[in-house]
Amino acid sequence: MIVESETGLLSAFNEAGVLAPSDVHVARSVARLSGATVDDDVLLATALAVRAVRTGSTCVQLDRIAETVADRGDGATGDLPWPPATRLTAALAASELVTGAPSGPLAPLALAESADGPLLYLRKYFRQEQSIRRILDERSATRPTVDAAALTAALDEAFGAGDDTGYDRQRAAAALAATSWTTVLAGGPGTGKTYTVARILAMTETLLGDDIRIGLCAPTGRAAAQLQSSIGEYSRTRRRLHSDPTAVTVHRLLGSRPDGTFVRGAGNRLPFDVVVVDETSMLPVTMMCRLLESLRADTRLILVGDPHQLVSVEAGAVLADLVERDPDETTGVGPPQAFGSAAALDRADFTDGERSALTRGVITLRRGHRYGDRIGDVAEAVNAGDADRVLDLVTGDGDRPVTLVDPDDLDGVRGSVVAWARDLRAAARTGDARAAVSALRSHRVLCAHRDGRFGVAGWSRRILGWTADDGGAHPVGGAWYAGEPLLVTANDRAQDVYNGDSGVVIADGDALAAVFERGDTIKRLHPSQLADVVPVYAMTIHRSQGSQFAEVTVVLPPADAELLTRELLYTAITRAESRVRIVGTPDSLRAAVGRRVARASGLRTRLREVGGTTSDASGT
Ligand SMILES: Nc1ncnc2c1ncn2[C@@H]1O[C@H](COP(=O)(O)OP(=O)(O)OP(=O)(O)O)[C@@H](O)[C@H]1O
Repeated sequence: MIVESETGLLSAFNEAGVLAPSDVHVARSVARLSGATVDDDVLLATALAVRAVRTGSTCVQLDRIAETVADRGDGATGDLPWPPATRLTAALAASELVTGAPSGPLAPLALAESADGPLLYLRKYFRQEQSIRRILDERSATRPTVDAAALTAALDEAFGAGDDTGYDRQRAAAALAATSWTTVLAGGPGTGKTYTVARILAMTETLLGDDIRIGLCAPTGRAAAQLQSSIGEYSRTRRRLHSDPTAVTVHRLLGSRPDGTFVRGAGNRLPFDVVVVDETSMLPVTMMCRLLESLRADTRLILVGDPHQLVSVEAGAVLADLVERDPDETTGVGPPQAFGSAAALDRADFTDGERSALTRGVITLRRGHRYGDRIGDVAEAVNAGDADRVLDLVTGDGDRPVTLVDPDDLDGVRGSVVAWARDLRAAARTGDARAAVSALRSHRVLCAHRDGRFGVAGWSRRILGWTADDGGAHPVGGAWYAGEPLLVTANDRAQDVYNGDSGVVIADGDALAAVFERGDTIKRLHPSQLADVVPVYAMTIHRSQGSQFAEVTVVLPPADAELLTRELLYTAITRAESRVRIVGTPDSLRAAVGRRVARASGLRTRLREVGGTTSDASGT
């Protein structure tokens, strides 16, 4: 959309589709409120900083703006009058928006030098990053005192003898968590992150006493419910956790108020000895900052997640930043001898890079415990950006776990979808809840977009047509039928169902019920108890995060679709346990592997503020 009243540089960038009207309006009001005189270059830079946050970054990399915008496919960027980075940087360094106006200290922008060149921030995000950096540095300046023999005994108790099929990174992760104030536990799906967290909690109770307080949380209600179910199952069936922790959303843990403020913060810290955050990749920078500010210095923090997955829709990719932080730029003391002996480091298979990451509290689990290694091979090639290898793995004859399907030849996909719907109906009509949820998770179609021919809407229509031809139900007027797959679209704590949960309608005597799988149990609800549900024949890859299906069909949009990224493809592929069909052309697959979610941030390297007003902003 075009802002009619706009002229000059802003107008050109708005008309080209680089700046949205909101970027222009916010930049104008930032300039007006500060009372500063602002030239065209500075105004453009301000609008680009607003745009950066809108597109998920915390800052603009000033010497890469044109490339970043072009990478995203935003508008026609080639002919635009991009000001050179040196001119922009000089104008910003002298601008009152950065230095503060004589009339007052209000400086809505922050400019910093970094290894990635000059970075421009809206000051709020600069402060948040600085706060995260400072707290993490303070936390890594010391380590908890742990007795080596006690640690080894606690690990033996929590992990048992092991299966002796290689070095046990899960045990090493627990040893790291015992000897660090902050631990990042990374790994792909099914590498046993949750399995390890349960044992870390058991080990911590052994080391610190049964009366410790544990905070469990995740960015979404659904991820919190899943964490609760896994830890609850461990506590019920393997070893009772005396602290009996309850998982909640990060918002709830911090006591979010309706006005957007939080009960918890630097002046009112969380009471826990251990805090675990699951699915940390989805945590935006604002929440990470608030969480860190709310922790006592002697609380062990364990951040769990898969840094290759899609990130939060809000600004920031903090988990990936922490995993990829420049080792030369971080401070802190290395792991103590207790870690080395308890983790049997002398027998470890860590690379040099991984050993250096250990000193920053970062450990990555690599061995898949859930799906065939061959899906893992494709996922790894996607992460490595190796499109040739990905294409090699997914094309050609033979039984391949991941295959590329020609969009004009959908017979195989149709066969799978029809069989899925048939199994679902058969189980649902007999009222067999367990068989129905198992049929439900046997297959899922995932799309990048919600709307359009390649999106959820188009594919849902197509699938309904296929299943109707096969004798499936024609849903009439929104009435439920046995065998209908459902998707929950809003959190409902009272019923313990969350946005993104899927369930299925089954016969329940003469009536119908909706059933949902919750760990090893099944939740049964009457239709009247469910407010926000829709039928689900296909879902977006974003929504599928945290779910697993036996087979997955991934529909790729055309190669030039902005949403089509490596992270999106990786997330989609790794939803499957045994088989993936990718519907798309070799071109769209190459485009997906080649395009990364580019999120600029200053967290990976040291920063030096330029012309700023804050005394704590040196980044040292
Ligand atoms: N060391 C192990 N020995 C036996 N089974 C294991 C081990 N580690 C994990 N598993 C099993 O593998 C499966 C996947 O583990 P888990 O759910 O902890 O993985 P995850 O990394 O949390 O996956 P996701 O990110 O998809 O939630 C579970 O059934 C778990 O019990």
